[in-house]
Amino acid sequence: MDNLSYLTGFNNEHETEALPGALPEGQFSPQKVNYKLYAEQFSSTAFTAPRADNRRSWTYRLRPSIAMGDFEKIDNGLIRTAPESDVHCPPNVLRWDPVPLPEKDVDFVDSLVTIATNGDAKTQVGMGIHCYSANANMQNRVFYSSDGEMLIVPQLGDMLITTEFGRLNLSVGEIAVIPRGVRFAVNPTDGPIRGYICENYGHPFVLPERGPVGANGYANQRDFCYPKAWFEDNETPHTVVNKFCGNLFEAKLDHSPFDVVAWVGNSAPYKYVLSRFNVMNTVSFDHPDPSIFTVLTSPSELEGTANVDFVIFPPRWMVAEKTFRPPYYHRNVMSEFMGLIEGMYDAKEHGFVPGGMSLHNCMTPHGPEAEVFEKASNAELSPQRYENTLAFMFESRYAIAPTEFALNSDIRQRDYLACWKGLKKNYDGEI
Ligand SMILES: O=C(O)Cc1cc(O)ccc1O
Ligand SMILES: [Fe+2]
Repeated sequence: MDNLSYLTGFNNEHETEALPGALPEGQFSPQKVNYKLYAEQFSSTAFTAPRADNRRSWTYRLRPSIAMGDFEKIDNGLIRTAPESDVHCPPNVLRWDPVPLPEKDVDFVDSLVTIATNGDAKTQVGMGIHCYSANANMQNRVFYSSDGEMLIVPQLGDMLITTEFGRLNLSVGEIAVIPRGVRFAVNPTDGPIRGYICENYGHPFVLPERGPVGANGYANQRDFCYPKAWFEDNETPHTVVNKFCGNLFEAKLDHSPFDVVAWVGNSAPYKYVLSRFNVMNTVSFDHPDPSIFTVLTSPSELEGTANVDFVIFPPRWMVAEKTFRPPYYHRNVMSEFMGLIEGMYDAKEHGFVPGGMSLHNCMTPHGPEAEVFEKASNAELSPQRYENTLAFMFESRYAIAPTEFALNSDIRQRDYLACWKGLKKNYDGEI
């Protein structure tokens, strides 16, 4: 149960103050701010971005963010950023076991390992796909990415995400999005944590259009939760770790950066409970494309062709008549990276396990494993509820390159292709 309360509404102009009267009335930047706070604007889109796209917030804080030391380069660990020139991008189907849980104390930042990247962070195109697997607090360390917005998809454990804008609890079955540049700390609250991150270098995530579906359905705006302002007046030394143009840098602060007493605006971290997704599907026949399960999309400049779509495969009724119900065999111009949050995925009954991952790149053939084909081709087609299942996909218009770690690590399943080996020719010349 989440013991924090939130502001609700995707992309609303939210306002929140931790002290009464901290938020200026009727203007953003008064000569003097109440409580002797500093006003600082935080812009996630260009000042001149069209009004409907524009994202910015005003923060009122104990000190401006520049009250800090210089950045110094630190080791990147296993974090990688596109474009990666040292590995080739193979068209093979690829699959991985979960990243193991740490044996000694490891915090969220130190645990980050990049599995794949695409596009180019410097031109704000594409994404990085990372896993985290941590068991320790970040202590007085905070992190931010200048390279992208961080979509966090937990697969194991509960965590508290403390951000400049306030705090979010996050559990399995929920997601959080931290805008590019927002400083945050992730601390496990009940045992180890593991999950996936899409570091979206491109346009911030938005809700997909609903088209003829109408004014309701899919992810509804009201279910997106933003933090209430929360601050600490803490003068112990802190370290800020910044991922910038693919490298990690750290800077010292002599205070906590979580010193925002009030904020107003539409750019802030948010969370969403995936079970709130109002699932649409066929009530007649055939298997619709998985775009019907899009929770969030980062558009590219080519209409309908995403920089990255975040798609889920949630529990749902399956009622299609005279239909091969699992995902169809296909080749897709878009590249598909999948993860499994819990349970089993209907195209793969073996080998794709919670915490695991698969990659089916641009035009790489894929579809149900041989056993699933046999079963589904002969199944009785009564209404069936898919329970205990929650897979997701990061789908992108740009080919997704696995990192050297992902290609050479022991967690790679080198025999993935074998799950299709049993697909035999059934054709016998008869109808
Ligand atoms: O490949 C996959 O498993 C993802 C997927 C699911 C689906 O229902 C239809 C197409 C598709 O790419
Ligand atoms: Fe697919």
